[in-house]
Amino acid sequence: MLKVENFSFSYNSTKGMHPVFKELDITFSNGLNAMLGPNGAGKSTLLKCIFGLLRCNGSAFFGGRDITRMKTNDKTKLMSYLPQMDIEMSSLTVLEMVLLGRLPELGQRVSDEDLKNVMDTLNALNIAGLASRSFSELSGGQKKLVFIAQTLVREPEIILLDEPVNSLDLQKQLELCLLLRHIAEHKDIEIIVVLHDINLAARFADHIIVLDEKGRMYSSGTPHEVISKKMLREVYGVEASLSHDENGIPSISPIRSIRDSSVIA
Ligand SMILES: Nc1ncnc2c1ncn2[C@@H]1O[C@H](COP(=O)(O)OP(=O)(O)OP(=O)(O)O)[C@@H](O)[C@H]1O
Repeated sequence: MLKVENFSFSYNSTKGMHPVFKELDITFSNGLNAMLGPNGAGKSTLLKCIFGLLRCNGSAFFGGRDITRMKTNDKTKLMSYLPQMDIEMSSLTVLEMVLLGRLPELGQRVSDEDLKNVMDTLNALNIAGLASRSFSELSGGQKKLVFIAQTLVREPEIILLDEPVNSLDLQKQLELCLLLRHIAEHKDIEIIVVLHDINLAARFADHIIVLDEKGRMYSSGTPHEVISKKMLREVYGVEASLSHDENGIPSISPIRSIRDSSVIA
């Protein structure tokens, strides 16, 4: 179980220090964690700090080890990370791009096992047919799926995904969430996924963490505990209707923005 303790981070920009979060404590759960929050709340920054792309103050413990003090090599073996922004161009094929995701394990030669893992992952995401295509010629959604495959092609202990469903069509969003559920349930891998779709988070996550616009933890718990009209109003500034299906899974439907300066009522 990943535990973030006392995390503080500020960007040092031309306009001075820009604090994103201060003394943040979060206990993620085993399984599938969804992180929600408005634009600019600090979700991507938090994932980058956990992965070690940004240096922040504080500690992050996993299995008794402080991952903020780990060597980069050990960190990349422990975790894989899908950033929000991806590169657009590459002269590699889809198969080669996904193989890159196994870099921490790759020996001098690509083994049959490496290739099998790549093909299994492409199959799981229903994109095996793209394996020999040039990456640069793919559509935006197809490229996204290739990066997701690159992140999932190994079996690390933690997977961090920043808005993976962006630019995927409805069917692929659903399939990806089902795949993440399957991985979380059967492979003992902790997944932290940043989402903007509250209904997807409600349906698929074991645990939801909500950051508010100031990078503070507003709430955390099961979807049933976290998703409320009050949270939607206070964190997102949105009036919404809320219902629950026969399994108690919440589902929301936004009605209007309650921002003072909102142009459209
Ligand atoms: N490189 C940077 N330099 C300075 N400030 C930054 C930088 N990157 C992000 N920020 C600021 O840090 C804050 C948090 O950004 P972050 O990208 O972590 O938010 P987010 O919750 O992931 O947002 P979104 O949902 O829009 O992706 C924002 O106010 C943003 O403007």
